[in-house]
Amino acid sequence: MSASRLIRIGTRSSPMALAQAERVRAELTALNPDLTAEIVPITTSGDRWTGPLSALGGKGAFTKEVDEALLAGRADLAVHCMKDVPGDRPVPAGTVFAAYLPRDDIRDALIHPGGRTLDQLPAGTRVGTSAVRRIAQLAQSHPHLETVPIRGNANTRLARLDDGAADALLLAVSGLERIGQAGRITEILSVETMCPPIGAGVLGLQCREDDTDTAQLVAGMDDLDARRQVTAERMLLHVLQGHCNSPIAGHAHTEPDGRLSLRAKVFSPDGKTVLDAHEWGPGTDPTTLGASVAVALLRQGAQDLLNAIPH
Ligand SMILES: NCc1[nH]cc(CCC(=O)O)c1CC(=O)O
Repeated sequence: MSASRLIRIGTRSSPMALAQAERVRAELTALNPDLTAEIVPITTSGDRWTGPLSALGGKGAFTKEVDEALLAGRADLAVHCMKDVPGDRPVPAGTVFAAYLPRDDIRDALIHPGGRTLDQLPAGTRVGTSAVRRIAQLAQSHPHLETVPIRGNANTRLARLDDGAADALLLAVSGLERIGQAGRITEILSVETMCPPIGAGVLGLQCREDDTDTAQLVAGMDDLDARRQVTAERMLLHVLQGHCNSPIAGHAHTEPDGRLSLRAKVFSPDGKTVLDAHEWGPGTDPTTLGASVAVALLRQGAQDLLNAIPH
């Protein structure tokens, strides 16, 4: 690669996405001092739309325009929250995830201005979230709490909490840390209480398949554990044909002996039915593990639950 190479990093234009892109830009230029990297902010339909994501065709709403900029040559590298990359369709033809950064915290956090924990919230407390995964689990574990739909980026949601649109919020720890708002966290919820979404906490670096220069440039940032975990989780999502409105949760982690653990759940929207599967497999074969856990959930009746949810 020529020493004066410019890398254009495409990203959503939310504060969290821009902070993520800046982290990649800083790491890339630290690893390659002669490299110039600039950020190309792209507003997506998911950022503009304030209604339910399902009306936009799901999570592709947060990635479509960034993918288009990559393929059109207006950007060389796209930074995505893997949690936001649709699991019911392949990555856009002609692109590849060349690196996954080391996984950040996968847990969800409660933000309550009065400092109460989830168990201390009185009946009728309005918890702001639009995520079916969070709504279903809250309905199961804390049926006395209400949920109110709140969309928008993390900063917008915090502002709406401050304006009284809800009494409390559920947001990802990793997202709050990235925007410098971890100080707002009242309680970090265990994965037992609130199982995370597929791909939580992982940033994926996507480039054009034929752009070997850029792929080689970011290869050194790839974290093998994160790659294996995301691969297992996304294989599960693919087999289940999960989409943004699917009440699916799950997380893989790497055991000290190198084996991969994958636990995943599928919920009825009211949280009254919870399917749960947990298996281990060799870290070198994450796709088989992902498929096996998905089949275990299908054998418990996951397809009926998922078919009941509109895309
Ligand atoms: N579209 C929302 C979104 N996408 C990724 C994250 C969290 C960061 C991550 O999981 O990488 C968030 C915010 C949230 O769920 O609170």
